[in-house]
Amino acid sequence: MTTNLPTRLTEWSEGSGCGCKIAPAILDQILNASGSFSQKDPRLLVGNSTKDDAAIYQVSDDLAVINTVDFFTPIVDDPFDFGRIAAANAISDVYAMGGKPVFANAILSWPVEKLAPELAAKVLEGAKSICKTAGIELAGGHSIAAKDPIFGLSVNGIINPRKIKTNGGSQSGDLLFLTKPLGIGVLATALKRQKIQEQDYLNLVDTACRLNAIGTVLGNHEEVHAMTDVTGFGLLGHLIEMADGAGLSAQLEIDKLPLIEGIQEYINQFIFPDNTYRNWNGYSAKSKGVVGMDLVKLCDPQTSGGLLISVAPENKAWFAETMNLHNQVIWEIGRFVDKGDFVVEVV
Ligand SMILES: Nc1ncnc2c1ncn2[C@@H]1O[C@H](COP(=O)(O)OP(=O)(O)OP(=O)(O)O)[C@@H](O)[C@H]1O
Ligand SMILES: [Mg+2]
Repeated sequence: MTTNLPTRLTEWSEGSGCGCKIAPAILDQILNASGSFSQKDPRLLVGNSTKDDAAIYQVSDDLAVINTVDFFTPIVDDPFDFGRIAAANAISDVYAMGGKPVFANAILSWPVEKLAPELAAKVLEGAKSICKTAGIELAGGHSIAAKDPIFGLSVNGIINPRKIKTNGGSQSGDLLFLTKPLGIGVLATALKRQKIQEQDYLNLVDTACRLNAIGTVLGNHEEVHAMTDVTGFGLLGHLIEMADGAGLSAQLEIDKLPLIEGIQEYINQFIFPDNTYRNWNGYSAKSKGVVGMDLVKLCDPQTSGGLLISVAPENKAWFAETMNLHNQVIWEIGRFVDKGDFVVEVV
């Protein structure tokens, strides 16, 4: 290996994790210019017109298959952790639909002449360990030699078609819950800039590797009206997708937002991803009441972030009990209301 090559995985590309997703406005431009996705097959229950987490295809009255694909450049330097985070992130989109993941294929791009193949093997090992925890097989994959290291999974899941949780099913009055604290983008940037403290790195990996498996449980309950996972567009972006999808507005209680311990110190040093501003530029016109640096928390691109869950208010006690039963940490962060002048209001 020549000495002028990057030695840390996170040095290989500018973006990292879900922070390297193409900006929503540019993605729209690309998809619109490519011609319409006609999606006339009635068995395609969820396509890409509603910006949902995964596509769903009906096979029989009681069975539909879910498919999703997710891959990105390294978010951490440790290849095993990179594989784990990428796998947890990809599987999450099946959970977010209320489905049960069943098997996955790996997507691997590796600069084989410059980065040891043993490191790629570690990435796969990490992914396999998460697949094992999720109870699914890593069945195969596809690998290319290319300039950037990239890894992800295409995940297949199953669901009863009557139990699908789209991102747009919220009703006015629903309570809004989040399953993971925010700040993964801030910590990933601290790591990339070699400023992260050891304990904060452990918190980053622990948060990102936690599976959103509670989504499969919630698929069975009609008290839950909608779900999505918080990823590259930040809490604000994914909440706007939910509210827009339901024709509603949302109120977010800023003081109730859970944050990963220690992120404020990095924010104070202006350590956060460039894509935080990209997200803010895309969503500021639809939001009201965002003050000062709160935008950093609201727009922080999450990789393998938590589930946003919309629950009928009369079922609050049942929801708390169910979360308790499954040892799921949960934060109530706001509510959906009738459509107002802004899609999201911070209160
Ligand atoms: N290259 C593409 N071709 C067709 N549709 C696309 C393409 N890229 C994204 N989409 C669609 O755009 C929408 C938003 O995609 P996005 O990747 O943000 O969703 P996601 O998989 O939930 O993301 P995440 O994994 O970060 O949660 C989805 O409906 C997706 O199918
Ligand atoms: Mg998603």
